[in-house]
Amino acid sequence: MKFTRSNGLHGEVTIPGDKSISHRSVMFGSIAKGETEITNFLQGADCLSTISCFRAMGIEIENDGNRVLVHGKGLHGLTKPNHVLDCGNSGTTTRLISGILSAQNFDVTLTGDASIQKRPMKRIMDPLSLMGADIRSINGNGCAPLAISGRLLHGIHYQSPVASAQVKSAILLAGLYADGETRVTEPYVSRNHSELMLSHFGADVHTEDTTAVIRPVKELYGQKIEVPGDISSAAFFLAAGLLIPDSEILIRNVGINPTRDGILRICKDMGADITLLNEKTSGEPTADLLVRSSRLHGTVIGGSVIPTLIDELPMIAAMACFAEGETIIKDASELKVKESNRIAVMVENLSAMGADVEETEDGMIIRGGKSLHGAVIDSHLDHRIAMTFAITGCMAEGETEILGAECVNISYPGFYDDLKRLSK
Ligand SMILES: O=C(O)C1=C[C@@H](OP(=O)(O)O)[C@@H](O)[C@H](O)C1
Ligand SMILES: C=C(OP(=O)(O)O)C(=O)O
Repeated sequence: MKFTRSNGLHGEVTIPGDKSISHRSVMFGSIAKGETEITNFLQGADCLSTISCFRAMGIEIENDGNRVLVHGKGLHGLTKPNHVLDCGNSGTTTRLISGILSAQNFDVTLTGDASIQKRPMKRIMDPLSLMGADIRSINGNGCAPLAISGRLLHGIHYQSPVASAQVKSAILLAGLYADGETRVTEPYVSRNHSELMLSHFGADVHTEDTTAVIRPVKELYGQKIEVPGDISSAAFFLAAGLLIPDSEILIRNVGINPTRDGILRICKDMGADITLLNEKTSGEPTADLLVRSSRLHGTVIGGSVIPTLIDELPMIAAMACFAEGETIIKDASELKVKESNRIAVMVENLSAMGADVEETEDGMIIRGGKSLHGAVIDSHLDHRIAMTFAITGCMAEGETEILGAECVNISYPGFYDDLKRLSK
């Protein structure tokens, strides 16, 4: 797919449902008693992988393309699948489902695509094993495919070496089935959608600073879930609205949970003109974002803000190329173990467009203010990379071609249509 310089974005866009919240609504709905009705469910390939895994374990799930109805069978209602569970490209599916599967009364094998088979699973295998789980990497390399035999689990207090909501959530889900209290302490707080939604479903869960605590309950109960728009998807239009001259766009119904809103804080630091309208605070907080073209300046991004904008960092790095001065991204080694090595791939592709960017041990240094030119961009089949360079291509001189552009289906199937509509 090819992109050229845009003359400004105008109008409104409603961002599709949040990927993290969509996954969790199907997972928790499946192990709750009764119906869970989910509206604005993200119809991206990752969330469809989660639906197919739970269908394979005997859960009836209706999906009409927006609303999803899960006929949950309770904490002990899953049945042994008659094939290997396929988590596709989704780290969230693989890791969270492993926490649930560790406590079932059957054994199962799960795997995913070539990218999933390279992503680190030891980070969940270690704590789940400490809880008594029987979980192993079939190829002995710490990656999927994973073989899991359900066991009786016990509670632990786990000090996680990484701030990862997937690790935390896998442990909390196993903790739902354990014989006592389970605690997970993180170096910094990661997204808290599991804690919020589990509590809504009737779990005994709370947080103490950077520690999440769960105690077993007899059952969870089906709920109605309205999924907010995904701020990680909104990030691409946020950046486009700020950077493409003469733009003004309204991005509707964006989830602004404080464990996810780091990009808003960083954009403000960089001098962005963003106004929050129509803020709602019940359940997961949301707002409409009014974004106007702005002159940005460089900043330093590191420490506790990193988990709150981890998936937005590719777009932020590209944004920094158009800001005045230097931007330093640090403490972001987690970028290396996503769908691609997002530090190496960003540096490779931004350099191909003429940016002044340097790879560091745990991030990047970007010296902004140089104009970029079009290039052939290898997305490495990473959806965030493809969308980042579609937007960057709209700000560069000449033509940018994205290879593997269709991978945006993982998290934002209508992305190119929305971009085209706003560009008119
Ligand atoms: O819990 C989740 O839904 C997610 C957590 C993050 O991963 P980590 O937990 O590996 O940081 C994020 O990058 C991913 O897109 C979704
Ligand atoms: C890292 C991501 O997702 P996952 O870990 O679920 O594959 C992402 O969507 O950027």
